[in-house]
Amino acid sequence: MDDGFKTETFLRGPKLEDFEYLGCKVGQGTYGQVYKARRKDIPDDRSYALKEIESQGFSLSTCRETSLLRELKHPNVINLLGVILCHTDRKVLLLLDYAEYDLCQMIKFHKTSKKDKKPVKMAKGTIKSILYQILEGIQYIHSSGVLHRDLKPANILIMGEGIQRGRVKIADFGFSRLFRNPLKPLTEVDNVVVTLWYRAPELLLGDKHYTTAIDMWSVGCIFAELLTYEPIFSCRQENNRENSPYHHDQLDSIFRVMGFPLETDWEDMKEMPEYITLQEEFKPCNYSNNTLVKYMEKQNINPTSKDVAFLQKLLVMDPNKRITSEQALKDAIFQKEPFPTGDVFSGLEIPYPERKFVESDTSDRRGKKRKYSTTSGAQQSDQTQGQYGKQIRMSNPTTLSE
Ligand SMILES: CNc1nccc(N2CC[C@H](NC(=O)Nc3ccc(CN4CCOCC4)c(C(F)(F)F)c3)C2)n1
Repeated sequence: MDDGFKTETFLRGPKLEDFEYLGCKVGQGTYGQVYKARRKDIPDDRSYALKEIESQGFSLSTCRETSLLRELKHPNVINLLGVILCHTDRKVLLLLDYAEYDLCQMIKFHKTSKKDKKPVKMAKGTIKSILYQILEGIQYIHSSGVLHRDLKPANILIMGEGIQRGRVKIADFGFSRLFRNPLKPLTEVDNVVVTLWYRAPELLLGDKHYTTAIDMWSVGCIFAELLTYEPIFSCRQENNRENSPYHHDQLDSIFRVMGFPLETDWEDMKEMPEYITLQEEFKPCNYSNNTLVKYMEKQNINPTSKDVAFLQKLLVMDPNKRITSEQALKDAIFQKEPFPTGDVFSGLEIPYPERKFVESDTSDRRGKKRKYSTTSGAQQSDQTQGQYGKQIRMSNPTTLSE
């Protein structure tokens, strides 16, 4: 860690006692708690996220996340403002701009309103602006030589009221799992089920030479879900061979929508490591009448719409034929009204409830029970197996320098 960063962050940066917790813990508690906080040392009405890293001091995971976030600076990527160490706990906290909403809870809000017979639709301009800003953020991440690998609604955050109102921020709640149990399959780590619903077919067939196209498949899955409020390739969690990238049920879920890829659709499919297993376990004729357009029509989306035409460029089985983020940003869909806006809620009230927090493990670090005030929490989305948090006060926090 270069001296400049150390000085900027630990000597002159904010200290934990400069913050008061608003008591919101969100995200997968397993990978470190995230709290909502405000500055109390200076007049500042912004909210901040403090991500507590689940490790003693600077582990590989902390360093990797910190260095990645220091390098990745873009309006549509989560912004690291600083790193704080709490001496008493030997905990490291990342200080970030707080994002009030995520696509998971937003989609759930619209889906529930539909069920409650008082449908509240997501505005077309909001959908297009969210898609455009995700593409801008992922284009930047890809141009930095990095793949995200876990794009899904739970990792797409949106800023609430304030100077960044309605701005998309790409995040990665499960980031630490990559370093906590690197040997464990990424389908289950620390008893947290990692969803496969957004995983590209080449990854499910064991491709080791995957490219940025894997993230574009996930963007397609997210776009389809913004249009229908349903995950396009959902499937139940399955037990599969340890450490195997092959997931029968997830592939079946894809083929049920897309149809089984013909040789001409995806020439290199037969080169995939799991192609033999695929041939043994699947009969192409079982999927012969399935197409993406038919699926969207069944979901009451106009099959001849520009949205479906664009979705067909993202959800392409052959990664070499899938649209890139650069090509996607230039697509005609963004040259037509409603044009994408910087505030995805532009001109609209924000209808979503703010994040709440619930009772959770109130034993403190010394195992003593503490009284924490809590309020009932919003439902956890399917993709985050996390928990909502509690009011918390850090005792005797300092930064590295003290
Ligand atoms: C609830 N509100 C809220 N507001 C703001 C932030 C925030 N959190 C919670 C934890 C999350 N942490 C991250 O998002 N970490 C993260 C770590 C690394 C990277 C870089 N990627 C590089 C490619 O591989 C995947 C990780 C990212 C990034 F860039 F994807 F956003 C985020 C950020 N929560």
